[in-house]
Amino acid sequence: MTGAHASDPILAIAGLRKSFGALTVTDDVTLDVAPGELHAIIGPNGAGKTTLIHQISGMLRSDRGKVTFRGRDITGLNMVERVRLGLARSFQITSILDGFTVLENAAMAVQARSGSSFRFFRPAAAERALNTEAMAALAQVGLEDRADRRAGSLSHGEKRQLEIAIALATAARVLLLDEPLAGTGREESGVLVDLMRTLKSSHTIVLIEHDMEAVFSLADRVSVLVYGRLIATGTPGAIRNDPDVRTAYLGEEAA
Ligand SMILES: Nc1ncnc2c1ncn2[C@@H]1O[C@H](COP(=O)(O)OP(=O)(O)OP(=O)(O)O)[C@@H](O)[C@H]1O
Repeated sequence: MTGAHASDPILAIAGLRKSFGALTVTDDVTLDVAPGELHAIIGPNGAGKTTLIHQISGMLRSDRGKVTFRGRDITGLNMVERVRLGLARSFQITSILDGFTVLENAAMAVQARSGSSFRFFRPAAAERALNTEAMAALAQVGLEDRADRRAGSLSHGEKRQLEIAIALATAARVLLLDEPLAGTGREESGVLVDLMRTLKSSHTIVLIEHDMEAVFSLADRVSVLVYGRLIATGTPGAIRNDPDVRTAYLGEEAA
């Protein structure tokens, strides 16, 4: 995407840090995400990527640093408050409620945003308005024909699609996607990569992903996290050729 970097960031994180006991997992992480950008965060196992997403989404409180979303300091807000402002994380696969239908799972996300309650145990499917919005989110990810199926009966790849639908159902402006391709087969990951490519035109996306082929084909910019610190941010081409990145990460992958 050209020109995006010149505009004000939709999401800015500055000096974020998180420690668990003596282990500092993210350390002084600063990065900007431009409106409409797909910004990938890559790094070796245990680098702190998921922790960083938790800090951005509000699931974890940071020890230090600031998160600004659409010009507003949201550092003190919890996850539900951030979702209502339009910052949504794709929930982990385990948070899909297998016993509910695909539609009910999406409808509960609509309900979470609309603010009446965040009670996952109450089936929201009775509400027509919720269902209409939930169906729209399912249609965006190509799951509308699965709406009445139990979520537990979906294939692994379809569950990943449902996670994205759940994030979309919150009417998010920015989607935080944590390893959407993990555990998927070639065909399933192809569907998800196509889906992310489509979502790029309507959403700003922060993507954590180990699949480098997907990252380099989708991302506008890539940031590299190693031992909790960002060592580089740049275009896919610049990152691929960065000697420090190759030593710290990509070289290791190729080895
Ligand atoms: N709640 C916690 N308590 C203690 N340590 C934690 C906690 N959460 C994460 N860690 C540790 O923080 C480090 C970074 O974990 P994190 O999951 O953020 O890394 P990651 O980059 O997402 O890794 P992966 O690519 O393997 O998913 C790991 O050493 C992990 O064991």
